[in-house]
Amino acid sequence: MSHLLRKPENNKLADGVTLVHEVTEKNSNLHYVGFKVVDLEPNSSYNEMLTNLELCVVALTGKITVTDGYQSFSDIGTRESVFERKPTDSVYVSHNKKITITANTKARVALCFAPSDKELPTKLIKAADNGVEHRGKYNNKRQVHNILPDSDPSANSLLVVEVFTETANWSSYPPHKHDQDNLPNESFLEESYYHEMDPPQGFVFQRVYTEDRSLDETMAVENANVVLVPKGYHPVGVPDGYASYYLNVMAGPERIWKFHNEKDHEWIIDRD
Ligand SMILES: O=C(O)C[C@@H](O)[C@H](O)C(=O)CO
Repeated sequence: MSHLLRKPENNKLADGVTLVHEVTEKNSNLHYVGFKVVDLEPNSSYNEMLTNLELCVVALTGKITVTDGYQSFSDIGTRESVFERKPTDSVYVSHNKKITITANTKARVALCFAPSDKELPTKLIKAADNGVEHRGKYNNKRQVHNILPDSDPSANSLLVVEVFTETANWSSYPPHKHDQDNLPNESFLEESYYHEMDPPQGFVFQRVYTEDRSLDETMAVENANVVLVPKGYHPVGVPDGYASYYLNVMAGPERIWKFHNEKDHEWIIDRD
């Protein structure tokens, strides 16, 4: 299996608390992006001490209450399945805080981390605050929910976005990359993909490859898998009959999403 593909670990931490994924600097080749997925049964809680990291808590499914010790956001989250295709609520928390997430219903929660050295206010990012975009045409159609885009100064380095790709369509396509710290032309951002499929027995294909092909991995990605993109192009292809959801976390030295399309495939965008 590719070193970029992570299957659910399903590590039971306590009664009602399961760590589905844990991507950290220690167990991956990522230095900016950290990512966890936690499943919570009703009334169970998960704690996290944020030392040098900022965090965006995304209520993927179910209802949760998030507190940073000072402020509390109760009963947030808007959906029972990500495939309801509506935005959800999230909470941004700066470093040096201890957060507690308590489930009001059965819930799946994503924790998106990035390095931080400037304290910023804790903030509820309401579903209604997500910028919703419809991108692409022909078989390149996807719906994007911008949770923490680079136009929103609420975070130090975190960028968070969720993407729905229709059946038999492609996204993160034409292939683009952001692996050069060379602004204003391109930014360096690592990225993680947390994938789900509808119906859940589906799979998608994701290729991660660099310009010189020294990295070139094509992965069959199943429900609840995570793909790590330390660098390179990272397109996703969705087979007929299945819809795709993914949550992206990006972070790097500068909080700007400036990508470079692979020249050979840029014509895809320019079709009438
Ligand atoms: O528009 C899309 O297809 C989504 C991608 O932009 C995705 O969020 C990504 O690859 C970000 O670099």
